[in-house]
Amino acid sequence: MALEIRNASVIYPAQAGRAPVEALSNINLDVDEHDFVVALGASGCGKSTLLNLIAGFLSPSTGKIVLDGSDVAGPGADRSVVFQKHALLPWLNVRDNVAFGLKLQGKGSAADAVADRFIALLGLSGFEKSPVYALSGGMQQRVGIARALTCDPKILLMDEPLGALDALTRERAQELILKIWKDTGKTVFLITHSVEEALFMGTKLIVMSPRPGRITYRFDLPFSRRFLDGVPARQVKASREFIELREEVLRIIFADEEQVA
Ligand SMILES: Nc1ncnc2c1ncn2[C@@H]1O[C@H](COP(=O)(O)OP(=O)(O)OP(=O)(O)O)[C@@H](O)[C@H]1O
Repeated sequence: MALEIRNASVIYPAQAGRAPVEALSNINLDVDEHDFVVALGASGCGKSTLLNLIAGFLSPSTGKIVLDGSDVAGPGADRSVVFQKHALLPWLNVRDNVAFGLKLQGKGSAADAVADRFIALLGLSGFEKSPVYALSGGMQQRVGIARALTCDPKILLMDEPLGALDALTRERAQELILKIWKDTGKTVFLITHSVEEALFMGTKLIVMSPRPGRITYRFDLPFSRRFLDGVPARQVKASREFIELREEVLRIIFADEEQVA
């Protein structure tokens, strides 16, 4: 799997007497198989617009998005999206929610078995028949991730998936997502507002700036691999290297926030 974004820009047309918005300007990004790319940046810098381009929900005004040699021309089963609001179907139980995408693709006979495998991977065994409204927020978000994984996407796109969780649940979910990333070998593109989450989870970090939205900094990150090699998460996050980079990235983002304010 290789994703290439070449000179992509997005201009939202003028609305209600306002000027057009250059949400993304000249974005270039290479994502290799099994990369875990994290996008971070001040509000309005175009993170969701970039995710929507990769998902195919939006077409670039200029430039192109290429996935495995083919231009992205719309949404497809090779890309799954997990949103902050998980968009589960409240009248269905956990298994039926997780199997939903496969059944839509006409793979009904195998769907339940595949769903149960991902339900187990996300630590939800025993809840297959529970209605989703009866689950905690953290469990519902895990159902959403299981559902996205059942379709076996080439790339998993996540827009602030853990933003609504309390601090402890969020840390546990970060660790779980990293273990699943390792086990499944998926390629991940994740948006977050948390600098600590970005540094801990990503293998590649892009920092974006607004007006127009563009990539201003890129970092290769070693921290998730250290955690997966057995170093406890808190120890990784408390290391001097992690804290120094966290402060550097925070300075970049605060400078952008002040310019916008
Ligand atoms: N449909 C739209 N029409 C017009 N402008 C839009 C539209 N969607 C987003 N924008 C504008 O484009 C810019 C980028 O928005 P986007 O939501 O991609 O940023 P973001 O970095 O994801 O923001 P946040 O962190 O607040 O979610 C912002 O100025 C936003 O107001």
